[in-house]
Amino acid sequence: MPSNYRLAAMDIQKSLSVDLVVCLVVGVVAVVLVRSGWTWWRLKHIPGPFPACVTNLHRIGWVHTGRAHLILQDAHRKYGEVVRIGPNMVSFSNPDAIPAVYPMRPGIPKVVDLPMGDFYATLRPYTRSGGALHAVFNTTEEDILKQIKTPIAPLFNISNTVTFEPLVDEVLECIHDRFDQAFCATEQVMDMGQWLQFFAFDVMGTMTFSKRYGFLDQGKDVGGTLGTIIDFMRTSAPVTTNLSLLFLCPDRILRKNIVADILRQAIRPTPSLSILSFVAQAIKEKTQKLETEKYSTILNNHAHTDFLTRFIQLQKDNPKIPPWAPTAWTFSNVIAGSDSVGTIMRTMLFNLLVYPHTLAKLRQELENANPTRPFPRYSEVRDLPYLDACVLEASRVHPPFALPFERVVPKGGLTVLGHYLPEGTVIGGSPYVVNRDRNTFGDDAEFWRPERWLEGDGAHKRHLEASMLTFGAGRRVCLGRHVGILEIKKLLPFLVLTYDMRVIDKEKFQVENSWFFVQKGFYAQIQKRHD
Ligand code: HEM
Repeated sequence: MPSNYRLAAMDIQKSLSVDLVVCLVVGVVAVVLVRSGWTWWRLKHIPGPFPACVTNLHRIGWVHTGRAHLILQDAHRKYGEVVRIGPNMVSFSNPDAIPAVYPMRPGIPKVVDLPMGDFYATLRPYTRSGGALHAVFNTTEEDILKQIKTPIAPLFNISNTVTFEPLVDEVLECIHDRFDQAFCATEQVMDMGQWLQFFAFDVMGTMTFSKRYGFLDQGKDVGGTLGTIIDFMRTSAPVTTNLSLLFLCPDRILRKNIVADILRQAIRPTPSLSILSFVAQAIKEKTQKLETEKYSTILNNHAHTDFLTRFIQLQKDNPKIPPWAPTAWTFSNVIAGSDSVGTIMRTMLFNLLVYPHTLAKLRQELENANPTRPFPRYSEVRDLPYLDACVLEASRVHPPFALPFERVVPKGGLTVLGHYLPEGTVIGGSPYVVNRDRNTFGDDAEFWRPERWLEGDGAHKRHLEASMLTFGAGRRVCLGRHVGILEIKKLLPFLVLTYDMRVIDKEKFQVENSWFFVQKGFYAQIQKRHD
């Protein structure tokens, strides 16, 4: 039997532990309330839906629906051009804000490691040995950006871009053969959207490693790579929104630590890891090849020098460049440069087929230019005005990335469209919403009308281009946009001049926004055109 003294001691201990738990709970609730009150107060002058004052949970819900772009557009219709969409997050819809939020100078950075995680960190692939990989696209750190962006920037300028044209031609030959053999002869219904995706990936593979992934050759998603990239984006998109009430970083807890990684790999391999493995293998093979051949011989054969050869050479020439840089550069090409281009190709072809008068105009313009057949040279089509207008309109109506591009307001605050935002506020514009601003693009901004780019003078066109967010803007504007446009202006003229194409059941065409703005259901029949 315990003595009275011991019983009393146990009672005291029990009540102390209860008190401790109560104190802890009260403490946490108090901190949450004070913090929520403070965040609400900081941005109370910015209109927005009520839940946005206290939590980001509703935004995760938006992303889950795959319709975040439409919900955000509605929020702007209801609350105006500057809307609070999270406790610390503000969205704008008027393109006039672009120069303030995305200036050319440094100082308004991509979100920097917030306590609850940040948008761009979510998009870094994770490996157990190397942690999260910074690439040009997803790094939020100025030092790393400078280290890995400066050396490769010249490779992506307009004049260098055209040196990749012969590599694009190789893949055009492949799609030409496949279309002629598999579809023209049989008039079989084809998943045109999927084939354009295959093309975009195989072109990027060829430009990057001189190697097609084999999607076009085999007519399928070899190894499930395309599916896994979409999966990666689908699972990343909801965790890009930081959960301010829970004091947790879902990305770090669920995806970026050893335990989570082991568990996930056991169930299903991480898509980004399989891409990284592919990249690692390609780098190994290329390095071996370069060791046996002379660099100078390869580099002198400029017409067929792929990105990876140039990346390895850059790193070899400059020991200050970190050894992991070629991996980061190559990964950027694959992730940032394939799906995006495929999306614009699909948007352009789908709309041309659904609005045949625009297809007829484009075909007429191309025929009048009398370019090389079957693959027009870039120099022959690059400056054709209607082709250019169609590419711009496709980029406008369906931007491949469609959540706001987040930036952090620096010390001293920032005034956006007349609204003062204090230091630390996250601000961003969604290209889907900004590209549809009626004051800028007209009352028919929702619709496909390439002519809007040809009305008015050169200054008007430049103004419209600067009002579009498809390629981002300012200091972190897309590095590879000229490469992407080269690919689009090579493929589309070839298709339009070579084939008669017909959409099968346009209602089947569907879109889903999970940061990557994906499309499916673009079926078509094609026949060879006879001059
Ligand atoms: C043509 C379709 C493309 C579209 C619509 C597109 C869109 C974008 C956007 C919106 C950004 C900036 C996002 C932000 O501010 O967070 C970006 C950045 C970037 N893109 Fe693209 N992209 C395309 C093609 C490409 C290609 C083909 C490549 C590579 C070959 C590429 C490489 C990059 C890189 C490296 C960055 C990061 C630049 C930096 O942060 O300084 N992109 N892209």
